[in-house]
Amino acid sequence: MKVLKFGGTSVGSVDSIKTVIRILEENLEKGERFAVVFSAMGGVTNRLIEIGKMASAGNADYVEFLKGVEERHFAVVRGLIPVKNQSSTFAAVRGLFNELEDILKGVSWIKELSERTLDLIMSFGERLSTMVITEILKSKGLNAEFCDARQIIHTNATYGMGDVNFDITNQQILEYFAKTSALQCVTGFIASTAEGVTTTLGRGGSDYTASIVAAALDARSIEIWTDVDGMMTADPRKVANAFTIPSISYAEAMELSHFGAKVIYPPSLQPAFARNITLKVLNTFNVDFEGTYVQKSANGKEYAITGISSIDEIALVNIQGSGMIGVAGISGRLFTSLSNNAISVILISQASSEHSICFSIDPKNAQRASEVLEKEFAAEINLGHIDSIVIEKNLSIIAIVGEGMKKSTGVSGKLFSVLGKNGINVVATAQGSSELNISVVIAKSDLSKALNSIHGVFFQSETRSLNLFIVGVGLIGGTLIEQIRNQTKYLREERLLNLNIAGLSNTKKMLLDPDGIKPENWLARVMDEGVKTSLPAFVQRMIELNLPNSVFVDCTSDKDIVQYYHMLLDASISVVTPNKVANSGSYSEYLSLQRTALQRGVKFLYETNVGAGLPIINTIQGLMSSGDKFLKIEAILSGTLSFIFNNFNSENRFVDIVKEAKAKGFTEPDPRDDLSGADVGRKILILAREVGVPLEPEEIKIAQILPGNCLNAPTVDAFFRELEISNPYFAESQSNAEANGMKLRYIATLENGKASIELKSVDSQHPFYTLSGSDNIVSFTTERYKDRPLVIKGPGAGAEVTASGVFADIMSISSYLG
Ligand SMILES: NC(=O)c1ccc[n+]([C@@H]2O[C@H](COP(=O)([O-])OP(=O)(O)OC[C@H]3O[C@@H](n4cnc5c(N)ncnc54)[C@H](O)[C@@H]3O)[C@@H](O)[C@H]2O)c1
Ligand SMILES: N[C@@H](CCO)C(=O)O
Ligand code: NA
Repeated sequence: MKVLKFGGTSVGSVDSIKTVIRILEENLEKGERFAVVFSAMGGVTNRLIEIGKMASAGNADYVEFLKGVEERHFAVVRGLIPVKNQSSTFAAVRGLFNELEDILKGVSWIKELSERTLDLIMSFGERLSTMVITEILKSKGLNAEFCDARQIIHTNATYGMGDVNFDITNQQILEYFAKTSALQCVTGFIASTAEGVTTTLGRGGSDYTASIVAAALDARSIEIWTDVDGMMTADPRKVANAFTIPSISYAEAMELSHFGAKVIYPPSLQPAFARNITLKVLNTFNVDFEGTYVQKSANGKEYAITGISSIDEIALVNIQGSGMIGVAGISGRLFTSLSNNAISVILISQASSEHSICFSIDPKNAQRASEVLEKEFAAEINLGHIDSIVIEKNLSIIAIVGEGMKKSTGVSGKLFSVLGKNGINVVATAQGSSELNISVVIAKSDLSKALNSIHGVFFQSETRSLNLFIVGVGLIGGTLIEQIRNQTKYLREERLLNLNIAGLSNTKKMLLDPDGIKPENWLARVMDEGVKTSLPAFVQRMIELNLPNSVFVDCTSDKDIVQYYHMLLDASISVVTPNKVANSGSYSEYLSLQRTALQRGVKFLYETNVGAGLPIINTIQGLMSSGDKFLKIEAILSGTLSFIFNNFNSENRFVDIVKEAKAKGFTEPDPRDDLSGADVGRKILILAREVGVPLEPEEIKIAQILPGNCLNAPTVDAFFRELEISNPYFAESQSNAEANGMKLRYIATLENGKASIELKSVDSQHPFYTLSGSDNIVSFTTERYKDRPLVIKGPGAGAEVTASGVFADIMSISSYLG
């Protein structure tokens, strides 16, 4: 024996009822006996309540509304019963509406709508839907019978939520089903008193009917047919990656539904749970889908938690005071006074200091709660034993739920850590000793971000997303997007990571799209759909979007961008950049960015500031963290200058080599930043700061290699013309060095707290002699690397190596976020 139940949307239209009939036919073919419970057609119950209220208010428009309800049932008859059999069903529907019209006429005369009358009015919804569907089945020659639940389910006279008398009800159901072998089509939601007065079963009513019938008949299972794919790991409207939970325990279902999962209302399934009847939640609109099994204990769990639920809007009440410490009875009085005023408490938290108690309630009760408590504790407040009562609003609750928590450690650690890493402040928290649920109270504005990031870490086997916001799509930015494009498949399949480009900006247009901009067609989309570029607007929009795992990637050489880094880090958004501007301004600026990132628990990564993709900054940070001391740094830090001096010889001209370096993507947007030593100056400054030497930009001693005419040219083009003129000057230095078997090297040095940069001639014994291409080389002499310095060498400029360094920083954030 089993019991099927179809909800309002399942019986809401001709099309959906067709599917219902097919499901019933298939079940009949299988031969196992079953009963079926129907809700009213979707929306009808609410409509009937509205109609009842209109009638009692003397608003005659209810007549029209009623016609609409009648027409919906007629349409089903017309659509699903053959013409020759229609008239009797039409008559039966009309008959019920006649009865209902009389009742409503009475209501409109006496202008009063009692709970008792409202139950009667509502009962027509289930009676109509069930009767019509029974007639459809009969017209197909099936052995079906209409079963008015008022004959079998008896309650007391609490209208709106009748209390079932199980002794009588169980007996009546057994007797009723023993008398017939026909398929019983049972009206959901409704019942009657022993005297035959119509009642209803309250919230989750039709599920309750199915559960009562199944329990009485000791059924094997109940199938709840609804309009979603079973119970999901989280609300799919808020978490796009939510998926169906295949198997869940009664207790878990209970916890999840308490926090707003509307699919089933477990309290109404209690009678079935008490008899260990398995429940299946299935989708009428996706018949072949497995759905969710709800059982006494859930089958093999893949994840540490089963699901996440939330309440969008709560208010938090905090009552505190030194007079509460060690005083018995405060919480008793507190909760009794709330209960006496019908204020339901959703979550309670009290720290062991007993200095304060905080609890959350529905915000619409907040004002009343405050009045009730101020009255209850008036004496204590007067004496100063209790401070006044504080209510915070615009908060939400998230609960992670699962029996698996009992066995595994680290669940709460994971929860709080993901919240922390995403900059989400936890206002209050509660965990019961059943270890079935951990709840946190957070700002409402963080709800979606929190749900998505929590879902991401707990349901690991699903792909996680990192949301990238990239500004500056020149050489490095463009190459980065290309690299992301080529890695998308690998990262998705091997790392379960989705790099979602949620925002892009070049100098003309910007586009933010949380659903992602594909690297394949980013330019067309940004140019078509984007708006005029504005860095402040870009940053503001990013912060408003408040997406989890957001990373800002600055691939510009913009000089004014630092202020935005502050705003972003403050909003708990990580920053990755090859742009040296922020780290090479004032030392206080540098320090404050480091501190903000640390405070907010986010990352500020800039490995490519020095030596492009070479692991220079990471190496320093590793040595510093582990306690090494830097004695000396000697380095060639310009890819451009390295390339120039590796290739400049008596056979070619300086200006041509510079042009080649620019064409190869080694130079800064203005090559004078390289040739003037400014770029190297910034880099040695950054290295100095990384090793703990707090230098200011003007303290770096830079020996100029460019003559004044080149340095002062008004434009890049003019600079190249001046460089032509100065060719003999460069040729001379070069030939002097060559004549002595030496090579020219532009070397940065940090020693004894002082930094300088000079063009030096080095002989073949010098470790910097043998370089080629755009090689950078850095030599660290430290306390641990004293006799033989630690040397890092390799290409230190260029699109691919720089973009891949930026990419590596992005990946390290993804590992940090877990
Ligand atoms: N080229 C290299 O080898 C290398 C190596 C390490 C670091 N870097 C650094 O990487 C950064 C980018 O270098 P690049 O070679 O790609 O330069 P680029 O000139 O090719 O690209 C920078 C892009 O940013 C755009 N831009 C500037 N300000 C902007 C703003 N406010 N909003 C939107 N777009 C803006 C520019 O129009 C340009 O398209 C620079 O900071 C550079 O110092 C470059
Ligand atoms: N222009 C820079 C790029 C790397 O920062 C260089 O030549 O080294
Ligand atoms: Na680097």
